[in-house]
Amino acid sequence: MEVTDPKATLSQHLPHWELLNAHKQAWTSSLSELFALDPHRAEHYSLEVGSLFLDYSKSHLNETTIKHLLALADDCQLQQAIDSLFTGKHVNNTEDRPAWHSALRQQPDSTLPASSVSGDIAAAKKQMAEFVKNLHDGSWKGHSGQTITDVVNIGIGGSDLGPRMVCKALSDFHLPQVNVHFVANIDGAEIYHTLKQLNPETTLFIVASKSFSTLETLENAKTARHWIISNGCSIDNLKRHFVAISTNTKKATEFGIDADNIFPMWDWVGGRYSLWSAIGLPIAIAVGWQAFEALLEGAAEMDEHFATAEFKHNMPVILAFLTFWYSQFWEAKSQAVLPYCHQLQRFPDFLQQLDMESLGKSVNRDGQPTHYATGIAIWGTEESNGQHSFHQLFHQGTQMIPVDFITSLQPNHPHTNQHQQLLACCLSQSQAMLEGKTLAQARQELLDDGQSKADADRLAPHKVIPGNRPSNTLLLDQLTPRSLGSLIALYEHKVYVLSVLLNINAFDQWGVELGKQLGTTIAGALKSGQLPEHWDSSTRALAERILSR
Ligand SMILES: O=P(O)(O)OC[C@H]1O[C@](O)(CO)[C@@H](O)[C@@H]1O
Repeated sequence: MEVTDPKATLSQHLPHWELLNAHKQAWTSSLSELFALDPHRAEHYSLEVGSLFLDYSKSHLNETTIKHLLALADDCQLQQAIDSLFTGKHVNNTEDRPAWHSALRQQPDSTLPASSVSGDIAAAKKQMAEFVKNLHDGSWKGHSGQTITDVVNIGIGGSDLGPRMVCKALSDFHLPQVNVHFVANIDGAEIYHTLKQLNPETTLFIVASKSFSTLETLENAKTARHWIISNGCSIDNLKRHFVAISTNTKKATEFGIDADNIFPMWDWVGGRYSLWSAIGLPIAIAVGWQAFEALLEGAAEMDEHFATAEFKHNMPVILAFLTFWYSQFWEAKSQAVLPYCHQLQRFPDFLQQLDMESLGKSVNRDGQPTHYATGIAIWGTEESNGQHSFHQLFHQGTQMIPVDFITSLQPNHPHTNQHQQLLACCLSQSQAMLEGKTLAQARQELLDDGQSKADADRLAPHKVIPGNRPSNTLLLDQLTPRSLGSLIALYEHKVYVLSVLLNINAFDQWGVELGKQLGTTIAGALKSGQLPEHWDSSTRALAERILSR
């Protein structure tokens, strides 16, 4: 009797998967061989969109690979899925709503269909722009009549990572009027050290929470409120120091935020896709309204490209193809994203939520357990720091870790010599990953260094670098609000394409709920001192130790 496997396989979803699988099984060429075969390989496998240039030639692919990947895109009706995203269809099927972050940045001259939410967006932007103006011209005063000098964004996850990353990335564009700070962690140390440097009479808090029910944000907001009140502000005047961004106006007003001080959010914007909405308020405060608009324009440029370019020349699609190819067929379990750009130091953190919260799923869109790998780990740090830390694993470790190198051609600082060195570092790493070093080369190097033959033979194997490790290089003309907008949208869309190929919902995150539920129970137990009998012995023993301190 035939037994039906209740688990979803990728070949059910993607009939051409078997062809790609066979292609991989037959694959023999190293990256160096691919370059030797085609002197124009770099030209053939690179793309340009606005101020972003992608070189993906240092990857194990040829025209057949692309052909099979394009067939998979047809198998899963990728173009229809992209159209659904841009037209506000309920692509978030488990929560039955659109994921319409693209509408937030749609430009008047857009060729994409106008969204039905454009009126709400325009009203919210007007409210934001006015608030930013009042802060910048000093007309928004604290309770003692002083102008606001510091704004603290209290939020976590999508209500923190995006704005925090962008504010850091655009620090060369900051306006002098108001300093922006971020507090996310439930650990009181973060708010303690932030408030220590601030004056309660000149500080304003943004409580950023789509749900207005996130533990960390509410606890930090309570601490902030206590700090303001205990420094002489009356309850009536709290409105001079608190605004909120939320879909949950009821909870925000119950917390004590003045109704006029609540900026809207909508359920059709996912937290990790929300920096384009009022969640981006700290960005607009830091860099000004014009620069915030430029960020949106850059993202809109990538939206247009993603929605209209044929897949073979579509940057988000190509990036997704490569991650799919390496994670499904080359057993890559993680991907490193390495900004050779100090200002982009928070980009990997931002990307972790964007990618891993979206793709960390084990059931397909229909709720069937997936029989295949879905999201992989995303990690990285600002470079060149990582070169003196974890790059050893890229070069001589046993795992294949595809890398995205990101850098900008023009620096935003005057130290051009150092910038040249930074670019050299970036190129040298991808070249080392590609070429490696053979045993014969290693041995010769040792002999040239004056080692004896015996020592050269003994040491050479330790110096061998296998090479043949893939990487992409993304060049920005310069890190500006506009190019940053394009870069972020590029990765947002890459994640979406991956979710379509993998047949999973990129826009829910039920997995984080369990920890939140258990956290509430454990907090209650620690408060009451009553530990439930049914707890596992580890959690119980740890809780007992906490209680006995
Ligand atoms: O904006 P909120 O509702 O406080 O949520 C913060 C974050 O919490 C999460 O739900 C997961 O912890 C994220 O998806 C979200 O960005």
